[in-house]
Amino acid sequence: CYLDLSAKRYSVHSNTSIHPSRLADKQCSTIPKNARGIIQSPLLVLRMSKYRLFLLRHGEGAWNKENRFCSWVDQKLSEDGVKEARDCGRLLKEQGYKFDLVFTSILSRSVHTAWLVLEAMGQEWVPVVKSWRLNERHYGALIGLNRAQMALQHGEEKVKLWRRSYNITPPPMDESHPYFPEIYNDRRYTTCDVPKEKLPRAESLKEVLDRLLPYWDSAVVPEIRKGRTVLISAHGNSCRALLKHLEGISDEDIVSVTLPTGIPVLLELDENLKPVKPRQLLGDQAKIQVAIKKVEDQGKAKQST
Ligand SMILES: O=C(OP(=O)(O)O)[C@H](O)COP(=O)(O)O
Repeated sequence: CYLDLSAKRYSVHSNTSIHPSRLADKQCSTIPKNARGIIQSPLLVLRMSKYRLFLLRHGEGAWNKENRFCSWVDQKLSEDGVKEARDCGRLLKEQGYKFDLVFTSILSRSVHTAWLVLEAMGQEWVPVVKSWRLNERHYGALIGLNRAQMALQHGEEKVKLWRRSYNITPPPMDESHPYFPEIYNDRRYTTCDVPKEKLPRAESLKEVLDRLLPYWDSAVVPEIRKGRTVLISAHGNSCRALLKHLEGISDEDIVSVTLPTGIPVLLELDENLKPVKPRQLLGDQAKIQVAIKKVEDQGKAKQST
C-alpha cells in the first residue's frame, strides 16, 4: 500500500499495510522525522495502486545520435537504439510484466521500439494501436538543426527554453523548410483525425498536451479502466506531456524532467488514474542517471565536427 499526502505531495511506500492510525508509532520509524507530523494530519489519504501504466521513449534514433532535432522527421532507430529496445523488452520480461495493449505514435522509431520490446518479451501477439496524437512534439523550424550549434548561435538558455519549457512554441515550419515536403506529403498524415491543413507547424509542450489529451481520455483511459496493462511507446516530449498531466507537475518543474531513450517508466495509478507513488525508471539507476545527463548535455554549446 502507498500513502499519499496529497497536500504535501509526499508519499511513503511500505511493504506491509499500515493503518493510518498507526502511522506515527514505532512501526513507521523509517518515515523521515519531519514527515511524521504531516502524516498525523487529517489530510492523510490512503491510496491503493490499482493500475500499472508503462511509458517508454523509443530507443535511440539516428538523429538522436547526430544531436539534431528530429521530431516529425521519420528517422529510424540507430543500431544502439535497436539494442536499447531489445534490452528494455528483456528487462520487462525478467521482471514478469505482461502487456495487453500497446499504443504508439505514427513515427517509425516508436513503432519499431514497440515491436522489438514485444518480440524480446515473447508477446508479439499483443495489439499495437497507432495515433499521430502520440507523435513527438513538432519542433517547427528547428527540425533538422543541431542542438549544440543552435546553443552556440542562440545561447544555451534559449535552447533549453525551446527544449524544455511548457509554454514556448519554437518558430513554425513554413513551406520553404527543407523537411516540409517530406512531412506534409507523407501519406500517413492523410489518415489523421484532423485534416492535413490543421496539423501543427510547431508546438509547445502545452500544445502537445492539448492534442494528446483527447486521445488519452478517449482511447487509452478506457482500456486502463478495463484492467488492461498498457505500454505507451512514444517520444521524449509526448511522454513528458503525459507525465505532466498525470503527476500534476507544475509548468516550472516540468523544465527539469528529462527522459532517456529506451528506459521504461512505470506508473502505479489509483482508481482515478492518479499516481500513488513516484514514477520508477526501470533498470540500472546509475546508467539511467548517465543517460539523462547525456540528453541534457545535448543542449550545450559545441562546434559540430
Ligand atoms: O525527436 C525528438 O525526440 P524523440 O527522440 O523522443 O523522438 C526530439 O528531437 C527530442 O529533442 P529534445 O530532447 O531536444 O526535446
